[in-house]
Amino acid sequence: MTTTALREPSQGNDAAPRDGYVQRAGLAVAEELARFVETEALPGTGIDANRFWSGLAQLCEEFTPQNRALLQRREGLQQTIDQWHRDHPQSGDGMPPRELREIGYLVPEPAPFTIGTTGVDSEISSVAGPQLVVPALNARFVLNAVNARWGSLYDALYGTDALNGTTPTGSGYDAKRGARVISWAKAFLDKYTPLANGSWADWTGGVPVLSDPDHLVGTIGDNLLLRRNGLHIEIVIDPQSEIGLNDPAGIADIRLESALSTIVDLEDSVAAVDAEDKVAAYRNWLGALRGDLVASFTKGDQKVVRTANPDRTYQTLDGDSMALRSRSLLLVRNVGHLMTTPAVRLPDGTEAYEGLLDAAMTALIGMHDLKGLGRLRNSLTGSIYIVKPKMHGPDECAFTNDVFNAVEDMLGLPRHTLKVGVMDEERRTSANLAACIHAVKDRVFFINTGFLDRTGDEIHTSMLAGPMQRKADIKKAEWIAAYEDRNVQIGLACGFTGRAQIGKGMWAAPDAMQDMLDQKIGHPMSGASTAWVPSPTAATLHAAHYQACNVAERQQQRLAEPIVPVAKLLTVPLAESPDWSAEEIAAELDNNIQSILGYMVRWIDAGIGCSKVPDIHDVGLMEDRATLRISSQHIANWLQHGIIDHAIVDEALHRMAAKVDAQNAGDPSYRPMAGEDRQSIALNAARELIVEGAQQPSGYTEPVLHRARALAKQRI
Ligand SMILES: CC(=O)SCCNC(=O)CCNC(=O)[C@H](O)C(C)(C)COP(=O)(O)OP(=O)(O)OC[C@H]1O[C@@H](n2cnc3c(N)ncnc32)[C@H](O)[C@@H]1OP(=O)(O)O
Ligand SMILES: O=CC(=O)O
Ligand SMILES: [Mg+2]
Repeated sequence: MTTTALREPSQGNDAAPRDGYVQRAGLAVAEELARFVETEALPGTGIDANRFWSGLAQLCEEFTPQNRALLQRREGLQQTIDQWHRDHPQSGDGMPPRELREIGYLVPEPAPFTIGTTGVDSEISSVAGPQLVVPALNARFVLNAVNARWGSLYDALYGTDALNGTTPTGSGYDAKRGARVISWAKAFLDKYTPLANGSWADWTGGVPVLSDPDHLVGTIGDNLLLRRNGLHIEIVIDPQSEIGLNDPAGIADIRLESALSTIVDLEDSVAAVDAEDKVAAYRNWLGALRGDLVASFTKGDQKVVRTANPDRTYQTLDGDSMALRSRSLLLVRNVGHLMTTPAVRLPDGTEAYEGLLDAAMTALIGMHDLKGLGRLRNSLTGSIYIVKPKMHGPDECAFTNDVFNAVEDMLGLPRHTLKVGVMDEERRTSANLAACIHAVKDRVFFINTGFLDRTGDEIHTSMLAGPMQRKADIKKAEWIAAYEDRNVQIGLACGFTGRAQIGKGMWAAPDAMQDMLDQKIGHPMSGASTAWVPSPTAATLHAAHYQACNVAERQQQRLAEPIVPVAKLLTVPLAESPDWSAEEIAAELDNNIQSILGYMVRWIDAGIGCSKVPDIHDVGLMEDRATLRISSQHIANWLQHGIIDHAIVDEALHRMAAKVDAQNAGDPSYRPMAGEDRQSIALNAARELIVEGAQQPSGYTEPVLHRARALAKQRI
C-alpha cells in the first residue's frame, strides 16, 4: 500500500494578506465568516462589528497561550504515563493512584460544595426526559430535532422493531400490526395514567375519570392532555381518521412529550473543517434559535417545507389557557480545546483555536434568543446553554469558565448567562469529577457520561499497559460501571437535584428500538435525569421510560450511597491472558475496520459527520468521531502489543474497503476506495489513523479527519 498521501493544508505562519480573508482588529477573518457575522449574527444584538472583532481578537490574545499550555500539559502527562508503563512492563494495570497523584493527574478533592447554578429552564432543572443530539450541519435534521418535543407513540411503535423485533413490510397499513401497537399504547396508559374504572382499551370517550385525577390537566379541541412525572401525554381524538375510525373513543394517536432538550452539535457528529462549514453550522444554530430556519426537500414524491412548530395553547380543566412548548429546549455543543480553525487567523498567521471562536459565535447567536429577535423563544430564563466536550481535568474546566467569563464581558452579558454542560468523557475528568464541577460550579447545567469518547481515552491513556480486551468486553469491565456510578453519585453530592441535569450517553443502535426499550430504562433507573437518543423516534420511545421510573425518587435513594472509590475507576480493561483464536482476532479487526472505513469515507468525501454504518453482523450502528476514536485506538493498541501486525491490517483495510464500496454502490456520488491506484484519500486517512493511532493527541481522530477532508474539498 502506498504511504499516506495526506499533507498538512497550508497553515502559514506569516501575517501576509491572504486571498479569501479580510482584516478585522488584527485578525485575518475568512470572508464568509466576516459576512455572516456582520450581516446576520450581529444585527439586532446591540453589538457593533468593531466591538465584536476587537473582543474576539482580545479573547484569542488572552487565551491562546493558555490553551496551548493546557494541550502541552495533556501531552506531558501522557508521556509520563507511557514512560511508567515502559518502566513497569508487568504491571498488569494502569499507573497506580498514588503515583497519579504525584504527577498531578489526580488532584485533591474539593471540600463538599453545592453548585450555584440559577436561571435554568425547567427542562434542565426539574423535569427528567430524553435528550436528542443532532448534527448542526443538517438543517433538515435540526428542524426535525427542534420539533421532536412531541412524537407519535403509535408511529414510533409501528415503524420500528420496538414491539416484536420486526419492521413493517409493504406500503399499506397492516391492521394486525396496528392492533398490537394500539394495545401496547393503551396498556401503557393503563399502567401510568389509569382510569378509575376499566381499561383505556374499553374507554368510549367523553371526559375520563382517572384513578389519579391530577393526571388529567387539560384539553385541546377534543384531545386530552395528561401529565405524569412532569411529562405530558396527548390523546388525539379524531374519529374520522383511519385509526380513529375503528377505535371505540375515536383515538387516532397517543403523542408523548419526548425530546425535552436537543443538543445542536458542532462536535462529534459534524464534519466542519473550514469557514464555509463553520458558517453553515452557525447559521443553522441561529435559525433554530430564532425560529426562522427552513428546510425544503423532496421526500418520496412529496415536496416538504419544514419549519419550527409554534407553541400550542391548551385549556385547563378550569377553562384557562395554558401554552405548552412544542419545541425542544436547544443547547449547542461547541468543539473541545484541541483543534484550530482556518476561519480565523491570528496576527502571526496561525489558526485560531476553534473552541474560542465557537464560544464567541454561539454566545453571540444566543443573544438573538435572549433579546427575542426571532419568531420564537428558546430559553424562558435567559440562559444560553453550551455543552463543552473533551475537557481533561479541572484546569481545562477552569479555562472554559474563564473563557465564558470573557465572552460574557465582551458581549455585555450578565455573569453566568452562559451555562456549561460538562461532558464527562475523558479519563482525567472522570477521575477528578468533583474538582471539574467545582471549576464551573456557578454555571454548570449538566454533566453527561460520554462513554464513547471515554472508552477511546481509556484505551489511549493506557496504550502501553498491554493489549485491551475486545471492544464489546471493554464495555462490560469494572471501570465503566465505576465511571457511570461515580458520575451520578458525584452529581448528586454536588447538589444537581433540582438545579442541573445528570446525563447518560447515546443509544448508538438507531434501528434496535426493541433493545432500547428493554435496556435504556437503566438510565433513568440510575438516577440520571436525561439520556441521549439518536433520533426523534428514539426520543419518543425513551420518553416511556420516564413514566416507568420516577427519577426524583431514584435520586433521593442514591444520594445516600457512598461514592465508588477512584481506584475502581482507574482499573484498566486489559486482557488478562490474551488467548483469542485467529478467528476471534480477525472478527474484531474486520468489525473495527469496517466501521472505520464506512464512517470515514462519508466524512471525508461527502462531509457527513454522523452515519449509520453496518457492523459485520449487518446491524446498522451510529458512528461518529467518538466511535471512530474507539475503533482506531483499539486496533492501534493491538498493533502496539503484537496481537496483529501491519500486513494483517493492510489486508483487512483492502478487503473491507471493497465491502464498504459494495455497501455504497447505490450512491452515484460515492468514490470507491478499493482499486488499483490506491489513491483514495479516505482509505489512506484510515490507515494513518490506525497505524499512527498511538501518536494521535489523546487518540483523537480530528487532526487526521480534518486534513483529509480539507484535501478532499480541494479535489471537489
Ligand atoms: C458520541 C456522541 O457524541 S453521540 C452524539 C452524536 N450523534 C448524533 O448526533 C446522532 C444523530 N443521528 C443521526 O445522525 C442519525 O439518526 C443516524 C445517522 C444515526 C441514523 O440515521 P438514519 O437512521 O439513516 O436516519 P435517516 O437519515 O434515514 O433519517 C430518518 C429520519 O429521522 C430523522 N432523524 C434522524 N436522526 C435525527 C436526529 N438526530 N435529529 C433529528 N432528526 C433525525 C431525519 O430527519 C429523517 O427524517 P426526515 O426524512 O423526515 O427528515
Ligand atoms: O459525546 C459523547 C460520547 O460518548 O463521546
Ligand atoms: Mg464525545
